[in-house]
Amino acid sequence: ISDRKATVNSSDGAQKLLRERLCHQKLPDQPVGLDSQYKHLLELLRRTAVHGESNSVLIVGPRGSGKTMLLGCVLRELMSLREVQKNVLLVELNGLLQTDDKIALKEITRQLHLENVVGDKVFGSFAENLAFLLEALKKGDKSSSRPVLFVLDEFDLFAHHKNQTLLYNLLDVSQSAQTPVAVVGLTCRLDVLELLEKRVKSRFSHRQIHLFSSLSFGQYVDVVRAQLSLPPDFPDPKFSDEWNHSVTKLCEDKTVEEILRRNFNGSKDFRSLHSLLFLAVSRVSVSHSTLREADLIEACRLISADSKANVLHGLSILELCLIIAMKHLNDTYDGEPFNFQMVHNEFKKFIQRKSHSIHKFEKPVVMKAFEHLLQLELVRPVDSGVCKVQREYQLMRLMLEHGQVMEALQKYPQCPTDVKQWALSAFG
Ligand SMILES: Nc1ncnc2c1ncn2[C@@H]1O[C@H](COP(=O)(O)OP(=O)(O)OP(=O)(O)O)[C@@H](O)[C@H]1O
Repeated sequence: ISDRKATVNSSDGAQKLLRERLCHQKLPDQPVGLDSQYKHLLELLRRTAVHGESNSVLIVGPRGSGKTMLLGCVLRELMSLREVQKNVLLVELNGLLQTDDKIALKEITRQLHLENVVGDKVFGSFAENLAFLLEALKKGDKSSSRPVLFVLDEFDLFAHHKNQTLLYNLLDVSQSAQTPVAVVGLTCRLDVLELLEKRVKSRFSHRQIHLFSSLSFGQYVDVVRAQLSLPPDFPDPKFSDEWNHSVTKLCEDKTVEEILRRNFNGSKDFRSLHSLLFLAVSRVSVSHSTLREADLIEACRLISADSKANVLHGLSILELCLIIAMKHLNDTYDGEPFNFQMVHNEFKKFIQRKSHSIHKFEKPVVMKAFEHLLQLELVRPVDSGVCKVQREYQLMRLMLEHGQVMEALQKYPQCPTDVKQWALSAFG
């Protein structure tokens, strides 16, 4: 019994550890495949932090490509230097949070702990205010001012602020030799420079670090293995050995390879890989304490589930019939838009000619069902109600593919046979 208890504890521990790892709570020991970018960024920021040189740089890459992670790893190494730790100040802003420059300035003041120094002072301009803040940092030892690293996440959103005042002023400071500052922008927009006003653009250093994954499939599988393996300091070495052995075997499995390859071909980014592995790890339980092929298959199924098809499973039979009627209209009129009246006619034809299981519904009831489909956005008006046409005659489109409807029908619980046959018949 005590053996079993130990296994349960270890299995719980392993699951907790891996789930935390996959939930982005920890920086990786080393970014994978980003060595040159890492060195480049570290060198740039080191020059600001240690030698007091100002600079600006943009980190550009798609969502989940590791921009935040790269900066985090670089800052971790930088801050481990003692002279930097005591000296450098970090200000982190995010375009989603600081939606205008006034809010951003308040946040800068807060992060620099200068609220008391600013007090009730009124400033003539943004530049004056920022200059005051940077000047305040010099107090004490005027000869050397403390370097400030400004991190602007979602950098492109700051370009929408009025007159781009914040960007202008930060980049202006980063160009002049007053205070050592580094401005680091993170963005997923490749065309971000096009968004900058001329006077702002000219103050930017034009240094860009691009993160495009050059990972091969072999490296991708290595990452999976590393992500799923337990560390050497795991409290139960016997369990950890077994687990790691099973992970290695799992990665060699043909079906698993196929799933990983599909994921890899879809997107190489780590975030989607992490969600896949997270779902798989969550399925480990007392009854099977190692990761199995079936867990990954199920995780893959969950991740690639078609949300619209899932909505279809929850429809009433009347609503489903309307969807089939629309599918027939689409087939007959080659995808041209239709209106409610046409759908209703198609449905009536079915009831009169072929149906034994569906009884007649009053028109307002059918209309109600149709409106529900509209609410679910399975049907959308062609023009979003600009001209005032009666709802019955408004042109609509079905937002589902032929295949999605047919697949949903197969899985619909207790779907009457005549409805299925109607869906399968070629001409309604
Ligand atoms: N090269 C890599 N090596 C190790 N882990 C990585 C790598 N790339 C991405 N990751 C991991 O993928 C996850 C997503 O990365 P991150 O949050 O840094 O992306 P991002 O580019 O900042 O995304 P967003 O544009 O949404 O802010 C993180 O958990 C990160 O640790």
